[in-house]
Amino acid sequence: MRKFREPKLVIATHNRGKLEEISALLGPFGVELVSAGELGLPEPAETETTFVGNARIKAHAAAQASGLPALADDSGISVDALNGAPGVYTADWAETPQGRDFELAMQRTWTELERVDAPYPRTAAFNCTLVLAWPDGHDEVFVGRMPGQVVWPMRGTEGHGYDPIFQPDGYDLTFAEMNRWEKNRISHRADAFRKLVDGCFT
Ligand SMILES: O=c1nc[nH]c2c1ncn2[C@H]1C[C@H](O)[C@@H](COP(=O)(O)OP(=O)(O)OP(=O)(O)O)O1
Ligand SMILES: [Mg+2]
Repeated sequence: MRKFREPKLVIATHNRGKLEEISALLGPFGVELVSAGELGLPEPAETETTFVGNARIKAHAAAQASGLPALADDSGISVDALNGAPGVYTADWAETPQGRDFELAMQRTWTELERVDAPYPRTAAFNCTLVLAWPDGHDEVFVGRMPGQVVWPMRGTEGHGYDPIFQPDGYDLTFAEMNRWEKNRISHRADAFRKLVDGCFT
């Protein structure tokens, strides 16, 4: 596995919630982070049907455009009773002509669970796939996961995306009811970052 030795890393995301979590997770490693947004990089179309496929698109696009190593995160929630939906399409479920609306996306998730009369607990998992890509085309892939259940109504105001309806296994709180340190200790993203740090930063 290739080690990360460069002083600067592009975070290839346009999602502010993810960027805050990633900045905290990589804080201890003394690498200067710059986001795709700050560099004015375009948001590439996520045309693949897998998390790793879309993470590769985002990481390689940013590495090529910037000439710097780049880290992308493709993530989503997979609900068992919905055969893994929304999964890779988690962000798409929030799309409206006015921009992303995650209340609508969470409402849809619950409505579809009601429609199939899903048994309780309504199990699900958050997935996070990280791709670290270098400008020469090399990449490394790390996968993280947090199992839990979808709950209703929404609870909590922290975090981002679907956090108000996801209660991780072993907790009575949703991700949106946890403080950011607690979420960053146990989340799918934290799980993937532990593997990234073990593989490339130590
Ligand atoms: O910890 C999380 N807590 C709640 N929701 C989350 C989380 N992690 C991902 N999610 C949801 C929302 C996000 O919109 C979608 C991923 O879609 P995904 O394409 O990977 O990210 P994105 O389009 O928001 O930003 P970008 O592609 O620029 O990194 O899954
Ligand atoms: Mg995206």
